[in-house]
Amino acid sequence: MAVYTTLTDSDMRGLVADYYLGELVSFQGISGGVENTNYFLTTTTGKYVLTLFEEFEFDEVPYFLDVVAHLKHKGFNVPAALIDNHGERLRTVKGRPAIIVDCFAGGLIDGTSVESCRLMGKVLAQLHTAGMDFPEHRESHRGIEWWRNTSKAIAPELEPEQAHLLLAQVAEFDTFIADYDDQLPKGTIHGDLFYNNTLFEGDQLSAIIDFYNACYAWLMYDLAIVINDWCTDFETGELDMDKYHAMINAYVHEREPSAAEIMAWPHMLRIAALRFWLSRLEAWHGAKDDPERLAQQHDPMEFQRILEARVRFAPSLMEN
Ligand SMILES: Nc1ncnc2c1ncn2[C@@H]1O[C@H](COP(=O)(O)OP(=O)(O)O)[C@@H](O)[C@H]1O
Ligand SMILES: N[C@@H](CCOP(=O)(O)O)C(=O)O
Repeated sequence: MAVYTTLTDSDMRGLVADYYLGELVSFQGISGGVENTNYFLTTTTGKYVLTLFEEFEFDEVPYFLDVVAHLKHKGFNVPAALIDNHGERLRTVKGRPAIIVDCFAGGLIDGTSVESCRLMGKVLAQLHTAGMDFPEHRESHRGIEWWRNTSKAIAPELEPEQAHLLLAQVAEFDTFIADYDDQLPKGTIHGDLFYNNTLFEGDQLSAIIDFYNACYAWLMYDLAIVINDWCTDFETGELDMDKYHAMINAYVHEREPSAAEIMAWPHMLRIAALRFWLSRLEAWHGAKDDPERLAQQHDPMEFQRILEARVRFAPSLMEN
């Protein structure tokens, strides 16, 4: 389970006493998620989530808190950091940067449906539009340099045909950048809007969480990330075309893509698949000597299958 930093009862009581949250009643580590340590906290005033950032140092975190604050200001239900009784939203807990946010109603969905994909397509376009005037522009920490370096480091660990696929796709990506980079609209993107980063109450989206891959990047890349997770049959890697059409149609109804975005779309689907195949491979190899940590990791093969499927067939954006 993904609790990398353990807090005792007395640690937690001391922390809660520093917020206007009443008395601590109980707390519980959250097993979902692989990147950060998360705890549910119940206090006499309600339910909250404590996040300890395991991948970022203190100075890197304010950007993400600012993205969320901006989107909250625009009316989205997103987890803004609560202010402690020293006036701070970010603090250090057990050596890690940490925040407390409201715990949202609703729960994780078991899987997606045509209707949830339609809804997500619409909301994603609205998120992109709302992020256009966010003034801070941070490059992704899993962007171009990361995947060039990581693919080189990981390739020798793979089977020859996997290494070939990985390096060939990175090379294709380098050519793509040279041809398209300047032409594609960028904005503030979520960067990891998998369906396990949304909460639903019935068929209503109640919140979007986990903005810690947010960055300034191609908007279509974000849509491709979402499509690859929400609209894929994970056994085969193939797209579910009913979900795909529902999401794409809802997105383009809200935000019309440019000609360059339409041309670049098949590449986006492959680049988005490559990015998560590579991050899962990196996490997998980083954890391979620690069985407990290895068991928590997401399966890289899922995204290898998705990438292979998008190499075989990547549908166009507008022929719906
Ligand atoms: N604000 C919140 N409200 C309700 N549940 C939350 C909230 N934040 C996190 N969670 C729960 O914790 C899980 C892990 O959180 P997540 O941010 O995805 O972790 P990680 O940063 O490790 O990816 C989520 O899947 C969700 O069940
Ligand atoms: N969504 C990514 C990595 C982060 O996963 P999370 O469960 O911690 O949100 C993946 O599935 O590889």
